[in-house]
Amino acid sequence: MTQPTHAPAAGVPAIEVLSAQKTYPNGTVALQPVDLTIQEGEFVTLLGPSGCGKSTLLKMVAGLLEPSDGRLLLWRKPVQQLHESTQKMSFVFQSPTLMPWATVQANVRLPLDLAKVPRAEADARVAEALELVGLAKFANALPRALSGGMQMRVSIARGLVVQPNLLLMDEPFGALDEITRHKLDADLLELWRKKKLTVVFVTHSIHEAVFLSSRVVMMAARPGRIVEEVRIDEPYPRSAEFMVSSQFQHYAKHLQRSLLAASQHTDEEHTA
Ligand SMILES: Nc1ncnc2c1ncn2[C@@H]1O[C@H](COP(=O)(O)OP(=O)(O)OP(=O)(O)O)[C@@H](O)[C@H]1O
Repeated sequence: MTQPTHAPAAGVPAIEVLSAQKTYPNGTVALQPVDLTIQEGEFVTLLGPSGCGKSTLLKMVAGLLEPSDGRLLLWRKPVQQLHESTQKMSFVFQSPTLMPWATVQANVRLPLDLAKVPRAEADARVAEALELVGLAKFANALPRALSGGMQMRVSIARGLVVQPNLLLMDEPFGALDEITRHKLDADLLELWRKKKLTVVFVTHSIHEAVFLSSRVVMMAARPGRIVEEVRIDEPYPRSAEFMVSSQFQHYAKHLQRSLLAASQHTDEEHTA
């Protein structure tokens, strides 16, 4: 039996957001200066009302967007220098964005093909990634033959195939039904533990945030900012039982109030 464990204690910072701020070229201040440190092995969720800058923050961590001011470090180095280190990052988007004409296997192999990884090694890594997401039997299927949940698993396998230490996920299960979403949440937690990943996960769902996270970062909008950080100090593995426990309700209630306050702030400022 797996021993219940708490999230890894503070150690090496995987991510340091240092007074990072973002103003888009049209003048929208998407993020006020934000400070956030995420330790290696944490599962951190960004939660907050629409437009509070969750995706903007995640994309800056990924190096997909430049901050207008401030700095972002991954393992103590600027994001742009990540390719020089042994650490690797993957980004999983909300939509699976698969190539419809290519098999599941070919879709998952894409990052390795782009990195010119030799075919035999690439195929072995694709097989491992498909095994991890429970799709080994569908290697030769085309995306259209798969359900929405399975397509999302392919997208996650494509993220895992580069053997990342850091997984950035922008509302990956937002478009799925509740049951599929919960199944994928549970599988993701398993992967996080097994592969000792650091995960930053964006969601609108309080329940998903409480179930998954070792820490929830609550944000508010206009301008986007961090308003609260809540540690979910509950042991892993977390089962479906956890979701009906009084501790779960306690965290969910707290975050519900906090989200309401963050949204009211946003609305008042928006209508002012
Ligand atoms: N390319 C862009 N140009 C101008 N403004 C943008 C751009 N991308 C996002 N914004 C604005 O920046 C703010 C933050 O957007 P962002 O997508 O980061 O928020 P979010 O919290 O992820 O929202 P949602 O939950 O709706 O996905 C919003 O006001 C949004 O309209």
